Amino acid sequence: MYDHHTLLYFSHRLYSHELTLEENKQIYGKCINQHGHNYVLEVSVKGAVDPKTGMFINITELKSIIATEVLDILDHRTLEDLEPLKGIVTTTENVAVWIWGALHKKLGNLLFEVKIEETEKNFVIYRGE
Ligand SMILES: Nc1nc2c(c(=O)[nH]1)N=C([C@H](O)[C@H](O)COP(=O)(O)OP(=O)(O)OP(=O)(O)O)CN2
Ligand SMILES: [Zn+2]
Repeated sequence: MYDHHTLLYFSHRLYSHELTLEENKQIYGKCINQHGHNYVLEVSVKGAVDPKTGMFINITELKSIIATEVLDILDHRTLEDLEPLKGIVTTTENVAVWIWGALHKKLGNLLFEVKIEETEKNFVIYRGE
C-alpha cells in the first residue's frame, strides 16, 4: 500500500438546479454561496511488489497521473464551470467519486482509496463501492 498526499484549492457552491432556490437554501444554507477550500487529496494504491524493481508502481508515475487527471483539471478552478462536473452538486462526496473515476481510468485495480479533506473537520473516503 502506498499513500500520496497533495494539496489543491478550488471554489464551489452547493446548489442543485433540480431544486428551487428556497429548497437549496433549506438544504445547503450558507454553502449555496460561492466559496473555496484548501482541499487535501490522499490517493492510496495497492499491489504486489515486483521482486525485480521492489515497486508495484513508480511514485513518479503516480504523481504524474494525479497531476494530469486531477490537479490540472480541478486546481484553482470554479468547479461548477468544469464540463466533467456539469450538473453535479459539488459536495466532497461527489468530488471524491469523480476523482476516483478519473484516476481509475489510468490506475485500474492499483487504485485502493481516494480520501479528500474539505476542511480540517470534514473528509470523505471512497473505495469505488
Ligand atoms: N455531506 C456534506 N455536507 C456538506 C458539505 C459536503 O461536501 N458534504 N460541504 C459543505 C460546505 O462545502 C462547507 O464549506 C463545509 O462545511 P462547513 O460546515 O463550513 O465546514 P466546517 O465544519 O469546517 O465549518 P465550521 O463553520 O468551522 O463548522 C457543507 N456541508
Ligand atoms: Zn464548501
